[in-house]
Amino acid sequence: MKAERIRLHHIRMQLKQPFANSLTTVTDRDLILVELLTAAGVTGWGECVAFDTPWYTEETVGTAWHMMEDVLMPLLSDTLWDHPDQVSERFDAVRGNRMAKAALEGAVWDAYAKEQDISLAQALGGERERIPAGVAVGTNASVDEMLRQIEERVAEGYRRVKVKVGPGADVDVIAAIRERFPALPLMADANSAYTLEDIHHLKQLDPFELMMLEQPLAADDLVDHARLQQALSTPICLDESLLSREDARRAWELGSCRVVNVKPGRVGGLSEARRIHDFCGTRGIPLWVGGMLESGIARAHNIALASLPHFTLPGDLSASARYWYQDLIHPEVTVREGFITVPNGPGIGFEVDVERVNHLRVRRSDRML
Ligand SMILES: O=C(O)CCC(=O)C1=CC=C[C@@H](O)[C@@H]1C(=O)O
Ligand SMILES: [Mg+2]
Repeated sequence: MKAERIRLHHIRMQLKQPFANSLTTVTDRDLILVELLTAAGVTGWGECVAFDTPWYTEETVGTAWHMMEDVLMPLLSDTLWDHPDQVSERFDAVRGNRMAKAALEGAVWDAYAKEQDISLAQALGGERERIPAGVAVGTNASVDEMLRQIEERVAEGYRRVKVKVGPGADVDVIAAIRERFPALPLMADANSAYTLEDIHHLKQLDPFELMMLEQPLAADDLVDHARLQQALSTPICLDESLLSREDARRAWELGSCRVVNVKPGRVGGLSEARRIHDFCGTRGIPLWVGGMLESGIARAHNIALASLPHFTLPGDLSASARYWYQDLIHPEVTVREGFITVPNGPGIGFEVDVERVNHLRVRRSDRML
């Protein structure tokens, strides 16, 4: 496969409702879409999930744009690729910038699968025909509003609900949710809002039998996570702390977590995501695919990834209509009886609505490689 031309589209999509967590509130979602054209006339799509400011990781839309245009895209030219894994190996020469790498590598994966005339799920080694849908509920001004939203999601059929927690909105919120939904598969995500000083406070979550507590402590602190995990019966899941398979191995060996969240953008792409999947599979570590408030394009990549056999838990994989008035893909992602069907058409298996992309675009670049 040879990449011949790449168009980048910086788009802005308004969320149906603002999404709040312990660090920020997202109202408009800026994303960079990668449209990659191959010498064989195939188009592959990727999506950069960096936010417009560096609150989740260091990367932003601005840094990713620069990295893609000036550093990473030149590494794709003049090469005949046999397999997308080679792209991630080539990108290893560049440190960090994983969301920028993942966006380009994702477009290569889509184009590769299309050239082979197989689905992305099949190209990755996926086995499931449908995957369980999970949903995230942001922090809200009132517990009543949160309960109302959870009720709505449960009625829509979601198989597990994740809520955002942080100091001042944690134990009481979880207690209220548990009282109303005693058997709901429920988890909480803190986005690094606590320190080890909160150990006794966090122990109060144990009786509520959460599926897991996601990223309670700092992103770079595996040691304190190990201490916290020793004190808690609630399994800890790491998100921001895990940027690679090696990070997952270290965290596991230190006892810093009992569950792993994989986001292709956070770990540098689908190839590395698959390496983490394989590692977790050999150790029996529960694993799921995280979400990044992405459009249907990155969601399609995530759905394909989640069809691999060792993704044992429902991910942050919800319907297009959860966040968007209108998604960028046809058909939109839907949830039926709590499941999302893995498409079996070539590549991501969804058509990209180019008119909609043009409508939402705020910046564009178009380059021959
Ligand atoms: O896309 C989804 O449905 C999941 C949204 C979500 O929980 C997150 C998206 C992006 C950053 C965080 O706030 C959070 C997470 O940490 O997992
Ligand atoms: Mg998280």
